[in-house]
Amino acid sequence: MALKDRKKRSRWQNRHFYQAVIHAMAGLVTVYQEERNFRFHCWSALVVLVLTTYLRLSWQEGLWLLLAIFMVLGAEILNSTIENIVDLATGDRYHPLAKKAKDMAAGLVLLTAWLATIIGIVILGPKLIQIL
Ligand SMILES: Nc1ncnc2c1ncn2[C@@H]1O[C@H](COP(=O)(O)OP(=O)(O)OP(=O)(O)O)[C@@H](O)[C@H]1O
Repeated sequence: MALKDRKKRSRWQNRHFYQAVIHAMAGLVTVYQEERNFRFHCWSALVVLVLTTYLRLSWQEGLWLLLAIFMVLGAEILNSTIENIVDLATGDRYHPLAKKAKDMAAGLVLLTAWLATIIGIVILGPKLIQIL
């Protein structure tokens, strides 16, 4: 038996798979409600998906766009998670390590956003130019 399985679980921890799924869904709802940037990326993703159906992309092109969308949303969730943990640890105090951690997490979002922009331009750019 793995060490993790033998560990006594706290009252509030997941006991069943369906509880883990419900908590994960609650996490998505929370990040959507609390993070303005996450909401912005969700609505941008919707616009891209609508464009995708309108432009009749191949499934490979659609898959690349989907990958880019989920990559940015995932990075945004990780960024928010790190922000919450840092705030939990520092409260209202300024700390140079808190700054480093938050800035680096924000840097991750920036990197994924840049890559998503490149993927978007390469896939959607030529088709939009054709239409215009
Ligand atoms: N406790 C702290 N100590 C030092 N610097 C901090 C601290 N909290 C925040 N900062 C600095 O302020 C910046 C913004 O932090 P904040 O918590 O407001 O993130 P945010 O604006 O909510 O991020 P996002 O726009 O991604 O949601 C951080 O990137 C960091 O440079």
